[in-house]
Amino acid sequence: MGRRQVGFGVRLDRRQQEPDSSAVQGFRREVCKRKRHHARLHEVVPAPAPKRAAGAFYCIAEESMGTALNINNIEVIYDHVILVLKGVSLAVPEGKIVALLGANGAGKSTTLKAISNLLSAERGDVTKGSIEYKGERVDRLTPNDLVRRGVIQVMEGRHCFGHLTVEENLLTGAYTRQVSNIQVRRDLERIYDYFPRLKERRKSQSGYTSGGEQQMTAIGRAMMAKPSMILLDEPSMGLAPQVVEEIFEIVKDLNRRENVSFLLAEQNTMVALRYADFGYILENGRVVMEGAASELASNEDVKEFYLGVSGAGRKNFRDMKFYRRRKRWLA
Ligand SMILES: Nc1ncnc2c1ncn2[C@@H]1O[C@H](COP(=O)(O)OP(=O)(O)OP(=O)(O)O)[C@@H](O)[C@H]1O
Repeated sequence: MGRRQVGFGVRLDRRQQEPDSSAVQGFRREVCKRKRHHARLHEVVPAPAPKRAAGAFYCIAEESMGTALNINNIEVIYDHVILVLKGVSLAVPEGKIVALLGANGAGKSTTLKAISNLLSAERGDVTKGSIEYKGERVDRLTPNDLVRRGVIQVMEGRHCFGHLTVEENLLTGAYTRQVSNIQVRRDLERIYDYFPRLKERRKSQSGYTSGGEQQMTAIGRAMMAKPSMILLDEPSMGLAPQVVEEIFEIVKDLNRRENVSFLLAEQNTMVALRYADFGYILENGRVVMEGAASELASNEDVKEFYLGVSGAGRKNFRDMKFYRRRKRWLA
């Protein structure tokens, strides 16, 4: 509770200093509303706010933007004993890009797999909480059903079919759709408009294409299923910075022109925040920070904890003691 109240103060101050978009103004209004609501809660009922209201952004996403995906206080356990997610709540507004950030092992991939119901293959289980897509519970659906509803995951490591050509990989994405071949060809050409590089390599065996081309193939294949939401896991993994930029540009373009919402798990905090609308930071299976992407990108704590840079410059080894103490305080 202490962290939340401090967090509100910090976010509100920063926001008051900066010019911004309507989304951020909406965010600001909601933070004020929520702050007043908190104050009232504490006057009348000293009990903590219900866990469902995980923070200010959760409220805006839910109340003012039209939420596509709503994850509500989920807990995930692997092998019946390994508790990995400890009450994660987040929301993806329709038509937005939301970044899910955090270091190795924070629980980003687990969150995405919990949404797309892929955990059972790894002896994982959602033991608490709920997941809603467009207002309906989806936590008990099969992965296939979820794909039919328009939610597709692009797994970490791309997972292209190495022995198939780029074009054959793309065509597998349309497998779940009941449409004519003519329509499929039309969609394929549309994908090639976004990914001209894939058109050039369409006859090449995927296993022999570059990491960036495989990532493009994986995203293009997901697009062939005509999704309304893509869960994109670590698109930057193992790619050169220039290729990462190229891929994020295409993601932004798909988001704008095709109105596909993205939940993007990334370790590359700064690139992700540059392209996302909102962000959540996960640590040890908990959301420790959330907010508009521009706010997070300029947040001193984010710079310090995830880039090793603070107002006083890059941190050295001796600063680590202070760093750990601050981190514990924030958590
Ligand atoms: N199948 C599994 N069985 C047991 N533990 C697992 C399993 N998969 C993941 N974990 C554990 O869950 C924690 C979160 O892993 P997860 O892959 O979700 O993190 P992440 O944030 O995506 O990290 P990375 O960026 O390295 O993929 C880690 O401690 C990991 O060891």
